[in-house]
Amino acid sequence: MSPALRIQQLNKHFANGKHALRDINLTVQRGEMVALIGASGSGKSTLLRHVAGLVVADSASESLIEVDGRCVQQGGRIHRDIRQVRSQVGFVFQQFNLVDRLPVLMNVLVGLLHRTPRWRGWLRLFRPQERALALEALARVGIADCHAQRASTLSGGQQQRAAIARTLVQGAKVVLADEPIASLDPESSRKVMDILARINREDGSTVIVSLHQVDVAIKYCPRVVALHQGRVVYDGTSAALTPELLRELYGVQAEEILTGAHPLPAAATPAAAPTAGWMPPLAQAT
Ligand SMILES: Nc1ncnc2c1ncn2[C@@H]1O[C@H](COP(=O)(O)OP(=O)(O)OP(=O)(O)O)[C@@H](O)[C@H]1O
Repeated sequence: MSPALRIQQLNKHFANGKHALRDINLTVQRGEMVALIGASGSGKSTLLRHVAGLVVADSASESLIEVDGRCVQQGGRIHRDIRQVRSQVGFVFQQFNLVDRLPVLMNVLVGLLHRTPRWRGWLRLFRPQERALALEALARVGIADCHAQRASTLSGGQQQRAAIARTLVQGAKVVLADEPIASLDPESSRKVMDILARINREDGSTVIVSLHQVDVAIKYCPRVVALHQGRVVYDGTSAALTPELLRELYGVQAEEILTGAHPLPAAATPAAAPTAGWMPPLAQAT
């Protein structure tokens, strides 16, 4: 069976000459929950955006990105069937990417557009069973009560949960979450991470989540991939990722990664069972 994600020889130079990704080789098996960590500017978002086919790799490169065995891009060219591949990939953004003026339910139904005739999508003519599916997804993320509200009236945490409900409705087999908790308070962060862990555990979805907070990464993800200046400097179990190792890998930048921008409080415990690689937050372990 093909892996959920295969990345080979990925390099990215932006137009300004910035070499943002360097020789990335990465394989993620189906059903894994993987954290992508690294200091600001290390390339986490750029990597996830390449996987979603939103950014194209260097054209001179031998790069290959496949999701579930299907080509996203190769040698700096987006594959012609990208729409089909994208329908399998859910993307959760830091800033939620909801349409503010639309009701929450309609925002979630957007996840169905890839398999809805265009005219129905334009007219927002969704079937009762499709609405029921969206409501069920909202119930799973705990905000069914808010379905009729405009998205703009939800709190940040609720908006992020609506964005995750959209990927549920989409039926995404691979969920890419790009710093989904970066702008949330600790309690909302915990809820969002719990939901991602539940999707991974209950639906078998592959979840790849970029995080600023290494303690959160360790708490929820058995595997961690650490980036530094566009390179993978660590790919292994979260259990083996000690503060000493991080200091070795990152030098002065280690403190940014160890403390995180919004660390969860020590008392926060996930509803999900701790993963095999769980250990106390590093900030406390030192
Ligand atoms: N469109 C762009 N044009 C030029 N440089 C870019 C572009 N997008 C990203 N970069 C640069 O590429 C590098 C990696 O950026 P990226 O946003 O992927 O990092 P990150 O690890 O996600 O950072 P953060 O944690 O702050 O979101 C940075 O130096 C950034 O300035």
